[in-house]
Amino acid sequence: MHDAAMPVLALTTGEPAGIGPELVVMLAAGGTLDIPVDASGDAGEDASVGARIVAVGDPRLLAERADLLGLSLTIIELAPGESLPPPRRGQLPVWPVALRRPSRPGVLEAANADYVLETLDVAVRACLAGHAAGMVTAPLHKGAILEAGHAGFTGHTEYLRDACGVDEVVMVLATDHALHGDRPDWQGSSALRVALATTHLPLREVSDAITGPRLERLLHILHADLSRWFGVADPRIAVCGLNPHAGEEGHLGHEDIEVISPVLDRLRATGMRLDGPLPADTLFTPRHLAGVDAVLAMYHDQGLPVLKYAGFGRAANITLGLPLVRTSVDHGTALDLAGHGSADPGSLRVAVSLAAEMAARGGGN
Ligand SMILES: NC(=O)c1ccc[n+]([C@@H]2O[C@H](COP(=O)([O-])OP(=O)(O)OC[C@H]3O[C@@H](n4cnc5c(N)ncnc54)[C@H](O)[C@@H]3O)[C@@H](O)[C@H]2O)c1
Ligand SMILES: N[C@H](C(=O)O)[C@H](O)COP(=O)(O)O
Repeated sequence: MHDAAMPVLALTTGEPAGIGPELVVMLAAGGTLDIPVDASGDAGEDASVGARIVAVGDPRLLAERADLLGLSLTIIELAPGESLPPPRRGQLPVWPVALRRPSRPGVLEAANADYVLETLDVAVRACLAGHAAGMVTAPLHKGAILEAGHAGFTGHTEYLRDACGVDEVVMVLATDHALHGDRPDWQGSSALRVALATTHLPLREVSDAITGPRLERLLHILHADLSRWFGVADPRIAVCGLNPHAGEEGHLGHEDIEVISPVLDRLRATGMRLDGPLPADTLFTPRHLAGVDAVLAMYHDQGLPVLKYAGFGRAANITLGLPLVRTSVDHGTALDLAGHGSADPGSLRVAVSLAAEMAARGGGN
């Protein structure tokens, strides 16, 4: 693809004390990524992730982390809207946001919560103004943002929902579609996609949060956006029950019969292809996943352990329902690894590639 035709992606660098900044500089420097480079050092078509990347963060922080890892990196500071140089290995365009306090790897600093949120605001504004075709987010630390006084903060997903002024979004994690190519029993060669009916909620609040109207809205978003961003025509979605064995005919909980089933019946009558509610323990087996384009799990740790077992480090997180493309990594800030250069950049690469594909499909700039 010609450079100018590649979508611009704003890459927020996440919690400064975590592994986000170093993964971004690794990606830019090509340090540990298995990407072929041509003799000139230019990122050729095969070598690139199919996008022009602009980091959003503190240029000095990124330079420091590159130095720490012994990576050679030239940082080019630009303002959103300014034209980008052609992508070149070892160069990183940056839309600058200033750290509030110096940051050390592995050490959280509450004052930098506002820095992290500002990087998201800059990326959202750039996407909505057409300066970027999408945003990719390195991990932030939810606890650090809450500790800093941003009560109610639960993650990028909900923050971006509010920043974009939409009522409902759907968190989906998807494995890289190349991952299962050698496992024909998985789902052909397609990705495993797991959407969540509830996200960052204490377990005791989950049942009350799963209401018929909400499930219906989530399924409409999932259905429409699988087609819009992933090119899946007439998607088939498998829906997990909430309770063990999908409630065992009401003996192990009533939500499956009283809340989930009626929604699925109603939507099936409109033509949607929906399986379930199915017992979640056996849904994630090859027979039930065959031909399924996405699974809707009822809560975070019903769906994500399966996804992360199948593809941790080779998967990405996507927010559906936004007026922009947003992907993220499948892992957190890994404070234990920060500054060591040993963190796996695989998921960031998948997140960037997926955002580029989505932007190309969804007609972003
Ligand atoms: N996209 C995001 O912003 C995102 C995603 C998940 C978690 N988080 C946040 O991150 C913080 C820490 O969460 P956690 O400890 O539950 O999960 P974590 O993913 O940070 O760490 C869990 C384990 O995985 C390892 N790990 C994580 N990323 C790795 C990588 N790239 N390469 C190698 N090993 C890796 C860590 O060393 C640790 O052992 C929390 O605040 C959480 O909310 C953010
Ligand atoms: N639930 C996600 C995961 O486990 O990977 C993660 O916490 C990220 O959430 P946000 O994208 O909403 O920050």
